[in-house]
Amino acid sequence: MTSTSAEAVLTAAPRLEPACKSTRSRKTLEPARTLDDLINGLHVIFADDVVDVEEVTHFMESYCAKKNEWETLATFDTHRYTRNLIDSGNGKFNLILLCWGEGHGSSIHDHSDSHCFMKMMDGSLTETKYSWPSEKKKRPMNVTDVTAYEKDHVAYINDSIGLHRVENRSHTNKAVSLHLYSPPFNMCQSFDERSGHKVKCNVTFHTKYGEKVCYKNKCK
Ligand SMILES: N[C@@H](CS(=O)O)C(=O)O
Ligand SMILES: [Fe+2]
Repeated sequence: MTSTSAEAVLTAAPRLEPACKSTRSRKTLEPARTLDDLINGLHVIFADDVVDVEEVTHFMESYCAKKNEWETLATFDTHRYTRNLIDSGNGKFNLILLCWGEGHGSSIHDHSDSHCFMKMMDGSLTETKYSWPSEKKKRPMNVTDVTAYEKDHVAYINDSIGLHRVENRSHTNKAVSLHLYSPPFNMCQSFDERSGHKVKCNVTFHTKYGEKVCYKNKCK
């Protein structure tokens, strides 16, 4: 590889430094020092109907996650990642703490035309992005990007960027991420990597505000 192309690769590499340092968002919000600050500030930001992706990302990055602030809301399952609703954002967004055991991952999915912000709270997660598959031909799905995120990074995706799957590739460490969806959604589509075939899925919660959720009398 020539030095020019190496430089080009370096320039294109994802930003990997966490940004939870002194910073101001456009609404002159102070950096979020606590999880409560983060939630309250998000209510202020989302009072507007227009979502400014950079502003939300920047504000979520301003928070350095502290385990003692989220651990009472975290629940883990042996088989799959859990989804724990922590705030309903006045109906404009929701905030969900996702708890990933070792080796857990999501299927390839879309986000129902919503914005999806993912802030790393603990551990590391790998995101694989895919382009939308052809509606007509069965063929393996196309990977467009693979990025590993460490604590305090904020990633963003929406359906126009593409689809993704998220995995905790560690065999020894759990991972926790905080997801903001705007608007909130309760259905999405899941895709088969080999054929691009899609199915509709209900999106469920393991807990809401720290309480276990039961569906049809079955508790998660
Ligand atoms: N969007 C997924 C998590 S992730 O894999 O981005 C969910 O809300 O369950
Ligand atoms: Fe997702």
